[in-house]
Amino acid sequence: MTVKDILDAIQSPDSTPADIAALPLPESYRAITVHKDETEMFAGLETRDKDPRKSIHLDDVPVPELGPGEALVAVMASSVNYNSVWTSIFEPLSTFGFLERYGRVSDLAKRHDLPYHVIGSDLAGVVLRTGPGVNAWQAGDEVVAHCLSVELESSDGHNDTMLDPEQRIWGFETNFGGLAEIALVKSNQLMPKPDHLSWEEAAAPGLVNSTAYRQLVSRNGAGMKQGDNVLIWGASGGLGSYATQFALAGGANPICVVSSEQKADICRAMGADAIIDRSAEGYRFWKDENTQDPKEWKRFGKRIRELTGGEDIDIVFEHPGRETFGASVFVTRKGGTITTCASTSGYMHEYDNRYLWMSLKRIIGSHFANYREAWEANRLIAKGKIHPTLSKVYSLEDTGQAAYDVHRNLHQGKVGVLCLAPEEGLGVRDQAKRAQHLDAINRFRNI
Ligand SMILES: C/C=C/C(=O)SCCNC(=O)CCNC(=O)[C@H](O)C(C)(C)COP(=O)(O)OP(=O)(O)OC[C@H]1O[C@@H](n2cnc3c(N)ncnc32)[C@H](O)[C@@H]1OP(=O)(O)O
Ligand SMILES: NC(=O)C1=CN([C@@H]2O[C@H](COP(=O)(O)OP(=O)(O)OC[C@H]3O[C@@H](n4cnc5c(N)ncnc54)[C@H](OP(=O)(O)O)[C@@H]3O)[C@@H](O)[C@H]2O)C=CC1
Repeated sequence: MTVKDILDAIQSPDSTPADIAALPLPESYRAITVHKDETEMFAGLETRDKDPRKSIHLDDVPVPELGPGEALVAVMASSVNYNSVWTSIFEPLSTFGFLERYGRVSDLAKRHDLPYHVIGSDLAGVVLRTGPGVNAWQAGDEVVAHCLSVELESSDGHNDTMLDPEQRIWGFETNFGGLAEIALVKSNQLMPKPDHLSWEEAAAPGLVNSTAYRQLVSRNGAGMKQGDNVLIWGASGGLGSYATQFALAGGANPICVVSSEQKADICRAMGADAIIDRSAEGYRFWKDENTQDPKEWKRFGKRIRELTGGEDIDIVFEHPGRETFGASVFVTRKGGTITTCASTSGYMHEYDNRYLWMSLKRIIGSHFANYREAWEANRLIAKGKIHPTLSKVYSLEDTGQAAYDVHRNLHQGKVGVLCLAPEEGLGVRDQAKRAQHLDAINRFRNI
């Protein structure tokens, strides 16, 4: 039995769930990996000079043993997230430390502690096998997987699964991720694949859509409401392209920050009209490496007021981090919220705390999404209320280049990867629903 036989069975219109369940598993599968013995390969280089094309490999790896509550999924398509860029440049830490720590949790978790790390935190595919105790899913189900892996043995996470002390991001802090022909997930990561989307479109939103949903919409995040002015950094990027859609769909007023006219056009096409081109307007929030320039914060705030008719920002959707955080805190209105999930440009932030406490602003840390939030975010995709922002699609062999593009900010929206799917456009089950949303689904394609 080879992976090719699995693909043939999935693609055959005559296959039944029983046929898929009866397929013997192959011994190995092709997977995107980084190697433990290469974690020092970029030592001494600047972050931007660390090249994912050098550290990302396509290897044949053994199929992992299937445990209770788990599922093996034949991955038709996946997508590149920035966490795979971090893994591939071994910043801020090598992810092998996460795998070692996970390996200490239990005998079963030891499977994850290997000298290679199969990465990737999104997938769309078909369930191949389920482990003991899995009843809600069966072989043959067409699924997407969110990337929250939890053990739930402690009460800390029982109200909000993101608060589990053993909370991990699948394919980043666990092994056997989605940039591969087969992936291992916990069955409660599985969700129905939106039936109007192709495999690669369905695999694109997962991680960033769920994250933006918690960070901006959920009461665990900013709890956005109608009419809010929402400042969205990187509004046409991975997270930002979903935050912009949530703001528009929720009756808020997105103020989109981008770095080119082309990206401004994408935001206009999504329906936004308040757009700031940070490159054209040349903001320099830092005079030098250690000194910020409050005059630039004020110039930025003045521009926001021009776009809003004099109003300030209710919610800042933050992720660039060090470079922008001082400005983000400054431009937020009295009582407003800065919600942050990342620090792409540096995690040691600096801001003037007087503007925070005197104006009663709050900073909220947000990370991925709990089970329910991920489910709700996927439901919005399935209902055609929020759309994938897939721009370019790569083959599994070219994942290194795809990650390089994301690292160098050369991409738009989300970048997809075909795993088992032999070509783009396959897997659509509801053509009528698709036709209703076709323009929105294709908005980011090939730009
Ligand atoms: C969904 C997609 C998401 C993304 O893309 S996010 C972007 C990518 N992700 C990242 O960049 C994050 C990568 N992760 C990290 O950088 C690290 O992962 C963290 C900094 C988040 C945490 O590092 P850690 O090694 O877990 O923590 P420590 O603080 O460096 O060390 C832990 C030790 O510190 C002790 N400790 C913790 N809290 C306290 C306390 N309050 N008082 C005293 N000690 C404390 C612990 O017990 C333990 O100790 P002991 O080393 O002996 O085991
Ligand atoms: N904690 C969590 O759960 C999650 C965290 N993340 C993290 O969020 C970050 C962004 O992820 P994602 O949106 O997918 O990445 P993308 O690269 O797709 O988008 C980020 C956008 O941010 C803008 N940007 C980048 N650097 C700067 C800067 N120095 N100043 C201002 N804007 C900047 C760029 O837009 P432009 O050039 O147009 O301004 C870019 O398109 C990453 O660090 C990632 O690891 C992502 C998902 C989940």
